[in-house]
Amino acid sequence: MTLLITGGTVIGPTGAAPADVLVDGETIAAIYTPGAGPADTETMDATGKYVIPGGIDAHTHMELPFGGTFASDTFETGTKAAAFGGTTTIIDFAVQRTGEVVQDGLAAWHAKADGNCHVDYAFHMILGGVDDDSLKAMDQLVADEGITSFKLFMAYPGVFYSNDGQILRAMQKARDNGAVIMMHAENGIAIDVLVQQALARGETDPIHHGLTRPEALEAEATNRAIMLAEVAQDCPLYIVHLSASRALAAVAAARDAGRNVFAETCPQYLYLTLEDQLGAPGFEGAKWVCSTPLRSKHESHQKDLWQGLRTNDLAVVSTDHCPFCFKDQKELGIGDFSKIPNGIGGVEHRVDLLYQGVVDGKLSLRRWVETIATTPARMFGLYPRKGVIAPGSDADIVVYDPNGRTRISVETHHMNMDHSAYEGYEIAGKVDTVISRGEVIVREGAYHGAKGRGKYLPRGLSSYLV
Ligand SMILES: NC(=O)NCCC(=O)O
Ligand SMILES: [Zn+2]
Ligand SMILES: [Zn+2]
Repeated sequence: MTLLITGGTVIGPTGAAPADVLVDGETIAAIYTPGAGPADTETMDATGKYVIPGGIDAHTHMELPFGGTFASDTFETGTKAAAFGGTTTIIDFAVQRTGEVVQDGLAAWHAKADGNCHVDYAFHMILGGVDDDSLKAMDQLVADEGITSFKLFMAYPGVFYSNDGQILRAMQKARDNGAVIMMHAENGIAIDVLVQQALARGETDPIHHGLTRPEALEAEATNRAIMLAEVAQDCPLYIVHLSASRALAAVAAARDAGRNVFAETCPQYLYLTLEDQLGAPGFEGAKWVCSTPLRSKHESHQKDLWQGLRTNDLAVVSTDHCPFCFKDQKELGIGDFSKIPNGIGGVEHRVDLLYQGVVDGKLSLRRWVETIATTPARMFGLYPRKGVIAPGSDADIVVYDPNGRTRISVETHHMNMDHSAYEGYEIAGKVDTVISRGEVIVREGAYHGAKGRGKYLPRGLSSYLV
């Protein structure tokens, strides 16, 4: 079946231009100057709208076991919510728990996802224990499983934490097999000291989650990760959920030096703050407990992050979607902020929230599309199958209406959460139509897809390295 999307403005890495897009089956067949496409095919009128590649959220945690509970979105609910928000690919984190065989952790993740997803999906692998066996497993995952990126944690001692020696060994392995090391860069050992001291002083409210994770400890860990990657002969390093100015400065300096150092930020760090959300009265702030934490509005973090997105010191915007309901899940931390499960849900809102940056004059249309789709595809070995509107690419297409409006609310979202981190936010723009591998799955707010239609995507090596 063919479909000609007419009258829209197609946005890609080279900018925005009026064009008609021909979809044939699951892929994009051709791009035409307006009006030049075939006459004998079904059409979709995109006049006055943007035609962009389907979003790629490179950082999600469906059903993650964490903090004594599980992230509340399953692959089924989370990928459907993603579709509503214009995201047609997620890259989730399969988990090797400490002591577990890496391949067993991966098999468990396939068991959760396979047959349940509404959009296409791939996996990174979290290494919860770097040892001889897991280092060997890295080679096997890269060679046979299409998993070409591994997340390590400088935070969460006793859970996912790796020490510097383990990090260095994993980086050396990645340097040899071509994988990317993704780093949760916070000094978890120092944070744990601050947490114990705060609790001993009776400081138990959610805001102390943020106050015990100062940005200096994100900057320190980011610098350390960059230096360790240098010792590992410029192992490709990708800093996840970067939240703060000095961590960004470290990434920028490494990039200026020509290093393969990259970073993502997330919408929560661009819009939400320590004071206004994490510091909400009573236990309310628990909704916004995540790590790295929200930063102070009295410092320059948000301004610097937007600037980093403009200059490509921040290459990608992911959500770090890790939702927990307030009731019974976030409530596990009443009386002790350190027991609040860490995570914010947002997989449904990333495309809209970043488009607000275009409306506000902080991002160009081209950078909007690069940060939400094209660069994640290139960074994580999905390009050009995903992330671009070009002949031969998968027909993952979002028709975006700049004249529409989106109001974010728990009343209307599709994520399995009993609250919204962005309750009441108004976006001047709206996802109109979502096409995933040639199939219209969302049209004017109605869902037409199906559970199980999403395919696992084995990934190649990054095509983003310098
Ligand atoms: N970010 C967060 O708070 N939860 C998810 C786990 C992680 O990415 O560190
Ligand atoms: Zn993390
Ligand atoms: Zn995460």
